[in-house]
Amino acid sequence: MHADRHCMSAWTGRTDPEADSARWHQRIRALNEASEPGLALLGFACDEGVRRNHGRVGAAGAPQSVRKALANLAWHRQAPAYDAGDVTCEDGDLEAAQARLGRNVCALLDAGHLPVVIGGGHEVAFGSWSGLAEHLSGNPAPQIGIVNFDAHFDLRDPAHVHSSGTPFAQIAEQCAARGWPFRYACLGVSRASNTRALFSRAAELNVLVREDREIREATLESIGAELDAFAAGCDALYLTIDIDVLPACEAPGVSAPAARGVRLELLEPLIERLKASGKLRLADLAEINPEYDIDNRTAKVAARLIHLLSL
Ligand SMILES: N=CN[C@@H](CCC(=O)O)C(=O)O
Ligand SMILES: [Mn+2]
Ligand SMILES: [Mn+2]
Repeated sequence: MHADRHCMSAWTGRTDPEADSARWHQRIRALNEASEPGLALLGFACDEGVRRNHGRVGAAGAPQSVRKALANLAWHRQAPAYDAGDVTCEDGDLEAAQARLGRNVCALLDAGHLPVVIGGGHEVAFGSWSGLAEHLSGNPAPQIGIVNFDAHFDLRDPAHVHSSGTPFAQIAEQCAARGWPFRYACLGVSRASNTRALFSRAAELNVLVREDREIREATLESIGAELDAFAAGCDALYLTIDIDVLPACEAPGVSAPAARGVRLELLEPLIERLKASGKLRLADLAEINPEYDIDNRTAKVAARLIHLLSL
């Protein structure tokens, strides 16, 4: 696993002459085996799940566009941050790419890093989770909590095809096969964009669901408390942010833009609350599609979320 010249070429930007003015491009380093624990960015340059799900492709370009947006943000960290390069999907072999991603995420976790994976379509989630599962597989039944901010459940029946619409159903199957609990919270769901079958599957799987319209200034505290309770029942948290949870005006560069969405100003405090649990072991961002972005708005919002996770 290494960041090649292509990945590292994204890390350029403004350099201020005064002291204490560092930005990400001046601090981030290519990961190597001796790197002390830190935040490790890993790209999943993959469109195959979105293609299989009949969405508009382009998410494979997201890791590089998010690196470029993050490069110029101000550096406020004490601990290091690394670029671990990209996992790519060759010849449409999504399953092999997800397996490679899983192995790399597991290696980062074993080395003590906080992996932050930049997708790719939401098929990134199956690879990310597989890495955390592998890392924790010494425990008899690890309680992994998945918190997904998304307009969609991504619980489509994986018997038909594995895609960006199936990762959490695939994870549920894996958990069942291993005798592990499946703990899944999906926040920001649009009733208009998810079928009755998907709501039924979510109910069967005991998913903690909060719809987009339920997440408001006035409910933020109670939803935050629900997330605290969810986190308390878990050993480790995996946070996955599908950027299409945001309104299309805040995140136009996605495969399936949200007519309503949940604004960044409501999302951020919930993410901060999850971080405060101390149980966050892994995060990823999915569905950013630079081909449909406007003035890098979506890449910037993704970069800001990584920045938030880094504080
Ligand atoms: N990653 C998931 N995407 C959505 C796509 C919905 C759409 O294209 O409208 C899903 O499968 O539900
Ligand atoms: Mn999704
Ligand atoms: Mn979505």
